[in-house]
Amino acid sequence: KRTAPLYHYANFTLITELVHTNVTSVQTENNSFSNNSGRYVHGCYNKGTIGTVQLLLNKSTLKTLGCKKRSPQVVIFGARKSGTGTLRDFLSFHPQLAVADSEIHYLEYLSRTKAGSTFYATKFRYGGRGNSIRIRGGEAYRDKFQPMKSLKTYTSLMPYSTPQQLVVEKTPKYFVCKNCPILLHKMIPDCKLIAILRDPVERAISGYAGFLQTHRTIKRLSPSLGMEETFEKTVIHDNGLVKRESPFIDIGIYKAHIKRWMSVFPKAQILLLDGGEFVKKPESILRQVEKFLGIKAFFTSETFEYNKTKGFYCLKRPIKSCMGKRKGRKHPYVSPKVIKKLQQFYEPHNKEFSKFVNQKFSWTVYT
Ligand SMILES: Nc1ncnc2c1ncn2[C@@H]1O[C@H](COP(=O)(O)OS(=O)(=O)O)[C@@H](OP(=O)(O)O)[C@H]1O
Repeated sequence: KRTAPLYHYANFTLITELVHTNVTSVQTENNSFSNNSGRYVHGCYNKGTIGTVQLLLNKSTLKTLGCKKRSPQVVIFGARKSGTGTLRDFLSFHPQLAVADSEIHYLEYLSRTKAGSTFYATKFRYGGRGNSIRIRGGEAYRDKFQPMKSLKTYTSLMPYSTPQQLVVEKTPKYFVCKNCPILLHKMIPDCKLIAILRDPVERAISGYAGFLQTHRTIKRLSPSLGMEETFEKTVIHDNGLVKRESPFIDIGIYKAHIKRWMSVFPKAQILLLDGGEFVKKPESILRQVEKFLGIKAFFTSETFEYNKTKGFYCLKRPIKSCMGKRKGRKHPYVSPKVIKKLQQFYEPHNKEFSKFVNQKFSWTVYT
């Protein structure tokens, strides 16, 4: 028995060979098959624990299931460090969803090309809003963004899906990307959008912890992020003021970013989830997603079990699986004084945001 290499959508690793395995499958009502090897068939893939997925190995099954690449119908666009990875990975077990298993970043890439940027400039300049927006390239390139061509590339980065499935991708960097909403709207105007948002103070600390681990040594800390050897120095000026301009702080001023998405997409197409609630009760958040997407109820409290060692809920069904080491990292020590200062900084922003979207979050309720 030969197995195909793991398939990473965003790395463009192509499976050139479809080989046959002797999976003995039983079709279930959800168009999934199960076998007793701990893997099972989900849409066009043979799925195992979180993060391990292989394209179905039998060509005729792929054909019968109507597997092909389709453009995304759902984009999880942020916010970084709020539970986006866990949300994506849990959702990837829903039979009616085909979820890209790594971040795609295509819109963000597109927004940095002249053609993408210029479309944005064109739209806003000629739409009467734009003198405040200066984008390199300008009018000379205004016709170069070709939505159909870009959509084709975007689609090519998606996982295979069956006609019964919705295609989902998550790239949290889209949240802060200025051009992404308009570029996505031009390509897929009816796309549904999901953002999960966490207490911005915790989010900032988590972001710092993540970068600290990625860059390993203080010497290699990312200068473009203004990273210093402590979290405190990274987000607070010597004069005691919070560094509003620090990316760690800026992401958490949610209204500023959501406003941009809401100025392009109708509110009914955007679902905002509470990251604080997601940690405590994943099934209630996943049910909100199911309702929003109009798909069957699949997640129940039976789907998850609390893992004391991880300090998080893990998947119990259809397969036992926890998020990897990159989620739930140890945070650096941050003094209560600094936390208080950041909470005071965010309080008016959180209130304003909650009012703007007409929604309460666990972290926007103040006593
Ligand atoms: N069930 C479960 N298991 C593990 N981790 C969970 C879970 N639910 C939410 N979270 C929280 O997800 C946080 C990481 O957020 P993201 O996945 O958005 O990070 S990233 O932007 O993709 O790097 C991660 O943040 P840190 O704890 O700061 O690492 C977790 O708090």
